[in-house]
Amino acid sequence: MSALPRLERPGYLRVDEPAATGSVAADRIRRRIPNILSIAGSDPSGGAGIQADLKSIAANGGYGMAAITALTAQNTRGVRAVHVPPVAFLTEQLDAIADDARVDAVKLGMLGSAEVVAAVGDWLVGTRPAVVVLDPVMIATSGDRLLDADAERALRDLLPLADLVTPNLAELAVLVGEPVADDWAAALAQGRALAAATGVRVLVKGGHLAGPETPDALVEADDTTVGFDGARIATTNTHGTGCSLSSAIATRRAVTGDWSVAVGEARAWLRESIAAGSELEVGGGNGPIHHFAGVWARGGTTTPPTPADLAAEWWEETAGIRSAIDDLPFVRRLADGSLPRDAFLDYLGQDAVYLRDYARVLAAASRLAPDADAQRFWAGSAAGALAEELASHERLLAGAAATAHPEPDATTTAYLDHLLAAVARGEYGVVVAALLPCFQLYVDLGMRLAAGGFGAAARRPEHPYAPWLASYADPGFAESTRIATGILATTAAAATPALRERMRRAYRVSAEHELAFFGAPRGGSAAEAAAPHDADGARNPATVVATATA
Ligand SMILES: Nc1ncnc2c1ncn2[C@@H]1O[C@H](COP(=O)(O)OP(=O)(O)OP(=O)(O)O)[C@@H](O)[C@H]1O
Ligand SMILES: Cc1ncc(CO)c(N)n1
Repeated sequence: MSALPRLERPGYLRVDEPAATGSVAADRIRRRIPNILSIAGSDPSGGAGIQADLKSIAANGGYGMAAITALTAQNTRGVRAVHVPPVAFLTEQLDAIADDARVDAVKLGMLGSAEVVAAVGDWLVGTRPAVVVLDPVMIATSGDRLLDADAERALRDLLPLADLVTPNLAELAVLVGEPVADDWAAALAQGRALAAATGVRVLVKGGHLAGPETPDALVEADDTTVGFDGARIATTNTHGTGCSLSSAIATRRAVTGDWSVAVGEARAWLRESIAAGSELEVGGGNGPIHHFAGVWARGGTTTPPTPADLAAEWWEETAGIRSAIDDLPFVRRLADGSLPRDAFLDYLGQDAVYLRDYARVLAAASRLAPDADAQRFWAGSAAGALAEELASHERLLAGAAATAHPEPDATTTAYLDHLLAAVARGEYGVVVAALLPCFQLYVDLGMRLAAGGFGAAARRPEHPYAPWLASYADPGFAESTRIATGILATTAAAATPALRERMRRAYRVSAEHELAFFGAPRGGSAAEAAAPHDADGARNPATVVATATA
């Protein structure tokens, strides 16, 4: 049932075909995440065949699909048995894919029998994929045959349907009908002969050369040759290098639209993966390469929390601090209006001192911000803290004939030292994290006071501290807090785990300083407001931590 004589030159597949996007030829289209189909055999040990192809495609930025031509029973030591399922079912697999998904490139690996070769040839003629890379698999790394003699002839006829063929030295020899090349010059000559005879570009691979070098060369049908040099990596982990390389080239070709760029990128990745193969512990023969060594090293294997999860988690961690703030005599008396005026003015004076440096820290966040939106936001917040909050404090204090610029007390100093130290260390994420509790805890408290969460008195216009209460329940302040929280959360989610941990700590410590600030001795109420106590009378640990840093 050989359909191969019907197959024609690659030009047949693409002659004057209107390209999918106007002037760009279909095979020149670059895909951000290309769909790559491997049509190949299965290697249950995972190092070669479709298993290697899927790993290689994924590691190189593609979406991998696989139609299985044959099942092998093999491991790193050798191939024990081969089973080729009914060819009609391979066609079913291929049609199922083509009827649904765009195929940006095809990689052909072990085809097993002449019948399979014919079915794949028919399918290629019918679907005309933009990029076809043919790895003419005949013999495994272990030396076992993976293709019968009929199929070898059929495979030669399949060549014109490929854009690139990637034989190893033995396969190249079979394709040109000569003895295996015993040096690189002879291999190159065979590659040139094959390219000239078939019109298909050939990647001549030097992996099986004796000696310290493993050169490869991309030979075009017009004899243009691009060479790729590389010293042999001392390793026995070479099982599936050919499968992995051809899949990587198909993927990078679909991404970059350029053959020699694709080969260069695929080789760089392959060499990194061969070198890391010894990290794996798979089998006692020629082990697999480590397809994801570079990807894991550069990106890690843990999934970072989402910004929303992080914001919620960190806020949740301050629950104890928030309920301790709620229980402070200062807050209770502020809410019901019984807070003595000198205590309130003392608090306000310290808050005014705090705001001046807090504005400096906001300005530092603006200076460190990685994008213009965040830069604008923090600069605006710094201006707001001075022009609105501090100015309103100064008005209240001036009305009471009290100074808006007292000396900072120990609690204020400790809090400011924490913020300014974050600025000194210069990590944007840590500065933002340290800034946030001031936003969040005030909005939270302001909103709950305004909603009557601390009794009806806080909602009355005649409340003695009504202007102060109103300013923290302001919707504009809530909106700024929402934006600031968003910046904190996205910055934390994108941070390295170590930086995220420093951010979390800075955030937590600022929240503790907020508690200490509300709980600090103030004016005449010093004795009552000094130290917050738990229900069982223990001094609140958060306050101990915060004041201990003073
Ligand atoms: N020890 C090595 N060090 C560096 N590169 C290597 C080494 N072995 C193979 N390669 C590279 O791996 C790629 C595959 O080459 P090779 O000639 O071994 O293919 P293959 O025989 O088809 O592979 P397979 O083992 O999958 O059958 C080539 O780019 C080759 O240069
Ligand atoms: C299934 C399969 N395909 C290709 C090779 C060549 O390495 C192999 N060993 N096994």
